[in-house]
Amino acid sequence: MIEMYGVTKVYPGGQVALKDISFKIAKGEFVFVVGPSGAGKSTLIKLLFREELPTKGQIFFAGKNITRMKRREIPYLRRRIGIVFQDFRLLPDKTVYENIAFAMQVVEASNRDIKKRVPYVLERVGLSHKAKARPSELSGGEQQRVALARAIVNNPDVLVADEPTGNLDPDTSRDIMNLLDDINKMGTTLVVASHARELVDSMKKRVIRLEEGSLVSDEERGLYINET
Ligand SMILES: Nc1ncnc2c1ncn2[C@@H]1O[C@H](COP(=O)(O)OP(=O)(O)OP(=O)(O)O)[C@@H](O)[C@H]1O
Repeated sequence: MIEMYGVTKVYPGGQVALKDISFKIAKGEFVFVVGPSGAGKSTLIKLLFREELPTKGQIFFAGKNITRMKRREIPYLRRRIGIVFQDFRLLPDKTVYENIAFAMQVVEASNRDIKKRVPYVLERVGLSHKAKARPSELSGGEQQRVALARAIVNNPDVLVADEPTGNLDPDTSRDIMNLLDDINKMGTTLVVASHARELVDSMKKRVIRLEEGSLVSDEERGLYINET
């Protein structure tokens, strides 16, 4: 589903964020990306949905080289990738329902499909009863559920999340992780950058660890800190 070959990212100021990173993620996998602050996790996530381009190396998404993708092809990639951030990024003046529907309107879904699909994803994240609320009326955990519903509403192949539990308390974080696990079990490939050590350890998923821009370990059923 995702392949990186020799990916290096140097930002315009000369900051080296990633050094010669290579890995493959198969369809249906759940992968954590961990590492200390500044290790390059967010940069790696941004490269996946072409928010940033690598300085060197190649990135493939479903067999297509996205580093060579033309600007007009980017919407096609973004349709196949759902994205979730630490700070939710909901539209404050829209209701929960409208926030999710908007993501479908952007890809020109029919009104009929929107009316069917939005209630379905709201139900999946357990927020049917909050459809008419505005983001400011929701808890952090609820806002992140809305963000998750929005990210999966167009049925993406891959969901990428950058510190999705960064602003949440431990119990709420666990709920969100469990929801990510459910989404993965329905067939979506998950790539999650996380600082939440205990959660990462308890999930027993593949863990890719970055340190100072280098990939230092990649283990199935890995731990946040690799002891070996
Ligand atoms: N737009 C940018 N311009 C210049 N340097 C950047 C930019 N974005 C990130 N960096 C630098 O690249 C390195 C990696 O940053 P990145 O945000 O990917 O790390 P991170 O592992 O996600 O960190 P954190 O856990 O603190 O969010 C850091 O040294 C950072 O200062």
